[in-house]
Amino acid sequence: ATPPGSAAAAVSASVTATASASGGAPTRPYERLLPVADLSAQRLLTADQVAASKYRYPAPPGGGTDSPIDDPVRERQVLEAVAGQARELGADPEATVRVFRDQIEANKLVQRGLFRRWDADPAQAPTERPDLSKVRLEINRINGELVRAIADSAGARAERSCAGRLTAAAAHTRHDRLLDALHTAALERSLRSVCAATAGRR
Ligand SMILES: O=C(O)C(=O)C[C@]1(C(=O)O)C=C[C@@H](O)C=C1
Repeated sequence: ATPPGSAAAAVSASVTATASASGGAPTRPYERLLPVADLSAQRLLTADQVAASKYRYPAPPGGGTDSPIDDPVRERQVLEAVAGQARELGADPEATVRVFRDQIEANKLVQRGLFRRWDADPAQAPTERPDLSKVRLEINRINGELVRAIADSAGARAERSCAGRLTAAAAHTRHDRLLDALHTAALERSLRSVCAATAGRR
């Protein structure tokens, strides 16, 4: 019995639109940030496979050499792909790329940490070499989901309380994913720019 075109009808239409955009529930910022933290952890867990694919293996004669951890060509491909995906979603490609630069740095932190661990204790070193191209397919899949989580969390990332909520989301993720100290430090590194939507503003 609300006359169409009345102020009440306009309010009720906008409430309906908001509710359906967020799956029927009001938008809860923590629930928007949690997938960003969880997907970042999933991405970091792939670093173990990447490192294993690059670590030297004893090869006759005299043993093998490591492949470089840094692959600037692949990094550019990742950043271009995620910028394109963000644009397709109508999201901010620059903010997305900022977050992914940190994701890549964090991935390298894990790889370097594992190389050190395996050098110090060869008994922990991997015995099988994963196929890097297969691991990258998994990374691509996570990248796509993470681009969407970054897009879906635009509001939450712009709020003043983002940093506190993100810290809570990272702590939850750390326990949920059973992260060790190396992966926990890398998770923190990977999330550095997530709340930076408000960086430089007060
Ligand atoms: O794909 C690789 O070779 C990785 O090491 C992963 C990754 C990434 O995080 O996407 C990290 C470092 C490389 O420079 C390129 C890409």
